[in-house]
Amino acid sequence: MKKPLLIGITGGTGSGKSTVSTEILKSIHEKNVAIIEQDSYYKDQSHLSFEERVKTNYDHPFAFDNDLLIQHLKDLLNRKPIEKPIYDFERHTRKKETITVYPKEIIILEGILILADEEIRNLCDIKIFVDTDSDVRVIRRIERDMKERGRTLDSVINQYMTTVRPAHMQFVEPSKKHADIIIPEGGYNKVAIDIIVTKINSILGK
Ligand SMILES: Nc1ncnc2c1ncn2[C@@H]1O[C@H](COP(=O)(O)OP(=O)(O)O)[C@@H](O)[C@H]1O
Ligand SMILES: Nc1ccn([C@@H]2O[C@H](COP(=O)(O)O)[C@@H](O)[C@H]2O)c(=O)n1
Repeated sequence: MKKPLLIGITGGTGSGKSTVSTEILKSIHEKNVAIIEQDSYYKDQSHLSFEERVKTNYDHPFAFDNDLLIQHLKDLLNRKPIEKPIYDFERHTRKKETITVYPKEIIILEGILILADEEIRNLCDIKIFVDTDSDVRVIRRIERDMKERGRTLDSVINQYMTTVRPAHMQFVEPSKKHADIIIPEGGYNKVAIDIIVTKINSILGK
């Protein structure tokens, strides 16, 4: 039996990674695709106080439980279901519940540090970098974090300047060199999405 195809989608915060994943999903039958967000694999911090959790650098590779992520990717590639963690961005820790993800022909993995990690990127069959200017990304981030992640403007700006931006320059931007495809402006780049969907369909034999 053929191994499932793993597509890694990376790029800075707010670049449009989730949007690209969702656009791909819209064009391919849902029964063939599983989406795994690297964000779901932020380390559990339930043993820390809220004040301590806030101090974590969430843009450094140490913030992620990549061992669990890699184990889950290998399980899905071996056609075994996984229990994907659920992350709570307001409490900065994992929820108790998990989501069962069943193996599919296509697995999309999206997150800021997918191509920065050698073991993860070596598992990926197609490596995509969503490339969006930092001014656009930061505006999107402010809107999203205030609306959806319970943050204040001050906290978003402070986090961006102290950890998000330096880690982006140290880890995310250099990982672009590992990409097979670079998508400018991300989510609504219809031509790029069509090319990826055509490739996936050819692999699915359609
Ligand atoms: N090309 C685009 N044009 C306008 N808005 C976009 C575009 N791509 C994404 N967005 C919006 O920007 C925000 C961040 O996009 P998202 O895909 O969640 O980024 P990421 O997953 O990289 O953090 C979302 O509100 C999304 O709707
Ligand atoms: N408790 C947390 C965990 C992560 N973040 C930020 O999320 C960003 C990655 O998610 P994207 O959807 O934006 O790619 C990352 O830049 C972390 O700073 C957070 O703020 N709080």
